[in-house]
Amino acid sequence: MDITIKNLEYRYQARTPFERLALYDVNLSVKKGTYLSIIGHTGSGKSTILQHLNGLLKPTKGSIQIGEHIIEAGKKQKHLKVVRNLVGIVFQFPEHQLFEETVEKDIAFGPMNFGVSEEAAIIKARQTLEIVGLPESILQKSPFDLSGGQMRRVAIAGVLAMGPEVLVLDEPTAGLDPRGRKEIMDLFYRLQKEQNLTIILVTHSMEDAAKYSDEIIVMHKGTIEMHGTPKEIFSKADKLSALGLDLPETVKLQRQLIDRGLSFNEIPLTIDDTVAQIKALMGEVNPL
Ligand SMILES: Nc1ncnc2c1ncn2[C@@H]1O[C@H](COP(=O)(O)OP(=O)(O)OP(=O)(O)O)[C@@H](O)[C@H]1O
Repeated sequence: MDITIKNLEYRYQARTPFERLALYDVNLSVKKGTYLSIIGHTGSGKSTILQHLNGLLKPTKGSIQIGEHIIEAGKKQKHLKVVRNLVGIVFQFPEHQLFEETVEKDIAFGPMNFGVSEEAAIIKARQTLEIVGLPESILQKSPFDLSGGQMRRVAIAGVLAMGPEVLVLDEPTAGLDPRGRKEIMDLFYRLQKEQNLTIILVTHSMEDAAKYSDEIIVMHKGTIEMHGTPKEIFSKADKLSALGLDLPETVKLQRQLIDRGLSFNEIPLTIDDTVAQIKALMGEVNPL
């Protein structure tokens, strides 16, 4: 299921004195199974795009096509329910949306709301709990008795239980410690690879964008300013800097290797390998 955005424009509070143009001239195609990250300065329109992807916001101009379903400005939206089923959104701090008395009921709520039987929804709850790496023993616990990281996973399981084909993630690791962040990011990466899910991630972490994405778009003042692979995007340090963005630490280190004469294809991909190689080349100097 591909996604195509054509000439998308969005104005908050359109036709009021408070009207604000948040997106204009946004054109984007995302092939099924792609991991796309959206980066950009605060206020550049990242969250506004995300909210169009499952129909929370409707375009004031242009269209969004999810598979065969088109959401178009000025037209009655017939497909919203189907689209919301296909596109799961994990908001910042998704655990704030937990509300049921047990973990099992919370995860099963979404599928049941979409007409799945209680029995099938509970089976789904158990399966997704395992996918997010939590033990069955917590199913009958209150979500509010869990740790912050566990609550986050339960909330993510609730989105996965709907069986989405596209996962839209708005800073899904905000507020977690580095280990918790890596675990959650690795989980999404695994889901993309194993289930061929399309992932669309909004992040302020250049490191995550560089590490996980197949493609990156850079938003600036409401439109797409750059679109390419991580290598293409992060090789344009000057342009990124003009857009108020820094390079990921890994890339800064990799550039040191290139300055030492390595070709682009020879540089390692992970920060650990990069640091090791820099140390090997430069003796004991630790660039961190
Ligand atoms: N509810 C709203 N009403 C009016 N203007 C809004 C509203 N939400 C966002 N905006 C404006 O729309 C523009 C895009 O905001 P958006 O939240 O999409 O940016 P963002 O790139 O996600 O920012 P951040 O990184 O801070 O989350 C900004 O100028 C913002 O002030």
